[in-house]
Amino acid sequence: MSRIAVVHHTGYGHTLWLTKAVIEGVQKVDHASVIDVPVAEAESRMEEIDRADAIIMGCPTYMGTVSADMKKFMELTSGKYLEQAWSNKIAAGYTNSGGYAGDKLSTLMAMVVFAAQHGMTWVSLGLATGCAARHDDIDSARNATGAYLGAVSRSPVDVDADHGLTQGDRETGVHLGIRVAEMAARFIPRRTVPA
Ligand SMILES: Cc1cc2nc3c(=O)[nH]c(=O)nc-3n(C[C@H](O)[C@H](O)[C@H](O)COP(=O)(O)O)c2cc1C
Repeated sequence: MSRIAVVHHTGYGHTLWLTKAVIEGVQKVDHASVIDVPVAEAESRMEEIDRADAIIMGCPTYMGTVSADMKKFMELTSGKYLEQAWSNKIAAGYTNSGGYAGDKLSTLMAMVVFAAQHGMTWVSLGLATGCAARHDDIDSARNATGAYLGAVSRSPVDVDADHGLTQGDRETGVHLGIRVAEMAARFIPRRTVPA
């Protein structure tokens, strides 16, 4: 059984849709269990995160990077960084923003650097864009805007959070959840040389 922690934040509810899609993906994989951690609970549930084989981070893009709540979670883990306690865990990430690009790459980059500081192994999206080579509809295409470090979605800022995601963005989130759970099953760390 592999344990996949999904540590996530939403300020206004939009990113929660992508979180639900990622969790749905993890749940599709045999022998994978989800540890669902809203970032506000991360400090009190850190032992559960410690036991995870993979950590998927998800948050909105605010001012071109991770939201402050996600950054707070990252900084909470600095003691674990010193011990490299999360070394060899798998990491992955996703983000939602108002703009099609929205500087979401910068958010994913912040997550990648965080994962690397911990010695974690980053899992990319592993999905070609549905829109570059074909005339797919942007709402139905997976990876519609062509992001490769993680799953990204867009929600116009003037729609309610219950508007939900496009079909393509939702399927992209599900894809990431499946991919991380499958990678974790292959990658349960077996250290052969002492650190
Ligand atoms: C403080 C703040 C900063 C934002 N910065 C960006 C940004 O840099 N790029 C962008 O495309 N959208 C930006 N937005 C829009 C949000 O990314 C968008 O509304 C998103 O759906 C919010 O997710 P949430 O409902 O999960 O909080 C920002 C919104 C807020 C409140």
